[in-house]
Amino acid sequence: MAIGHPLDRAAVNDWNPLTSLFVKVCGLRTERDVDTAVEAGADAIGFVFAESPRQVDADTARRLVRRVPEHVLTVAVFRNQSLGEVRALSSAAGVGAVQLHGSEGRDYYDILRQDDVVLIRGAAFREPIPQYGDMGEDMLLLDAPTPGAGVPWNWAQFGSSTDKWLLAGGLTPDNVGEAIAATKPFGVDVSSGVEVSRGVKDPALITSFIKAARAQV
Ligand SMILES: O=C(O)c1ccccc1N[C@@H]1O[C@H](COP(=O)(O)O)[C@@H](O)[C@H]1O
Repeated sequence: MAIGHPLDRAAVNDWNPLTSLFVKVCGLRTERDVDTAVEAGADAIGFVFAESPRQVDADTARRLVRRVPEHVLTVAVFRNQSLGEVRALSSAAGVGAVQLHGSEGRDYYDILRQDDVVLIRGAAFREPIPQYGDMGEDMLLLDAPTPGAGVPWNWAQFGSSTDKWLLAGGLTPDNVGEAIAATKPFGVDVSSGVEVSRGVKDPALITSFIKAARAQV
């Protein structure tokens, strides 16, 4: 994505993963970590509104979102919250994308689509294997059963797919290269693997993760 162009739904649809892997860093809570992720070349930055040690309130998210250039997608992450809460918080924060990580139904996606945000569906990898597009999402994120726990799943089981899917769950600067080589995802997402303790990011790990992921493409 050329600097200065907004990363909106059209840009996501036109994205060519063969030339650029989509890299998301999630659970950011401080200016330092947001600036580090942007400078290191993240394509998306996530703010967690779900119950989590990484949870932020709308004011904090809004302040952080304002620092992010428009070529980087800002993502609000929810899990089993009401549609009213999802819409109110994502609109107050001013994000460009919503990630639903629970058992939200198709009605959430249909209504949020009208808010003109990029829609990311977070789903655990299990049988039946979640299929890209089943909820009308723009990207499918395949994760471990407990999101944000830093526990890897058996990525190789998934094989690979040309769909717009993000690999997540227990990724680190040390294993992301191997995980990309095994699954050839559209993109990757990380939270715990760039932290020194739960909820506390390490700028050096953020930078190493993005560098290691980009080295594969
Ligand atoms: O990070 C959280 O606490 C969280 C809470 C609720 C829903 C999603 C959450 N995070 C997402 O979890 C994955 C993987 O995280 P990890 O790298 O294994 O720690 C990531 O996609 C986050 O978006």
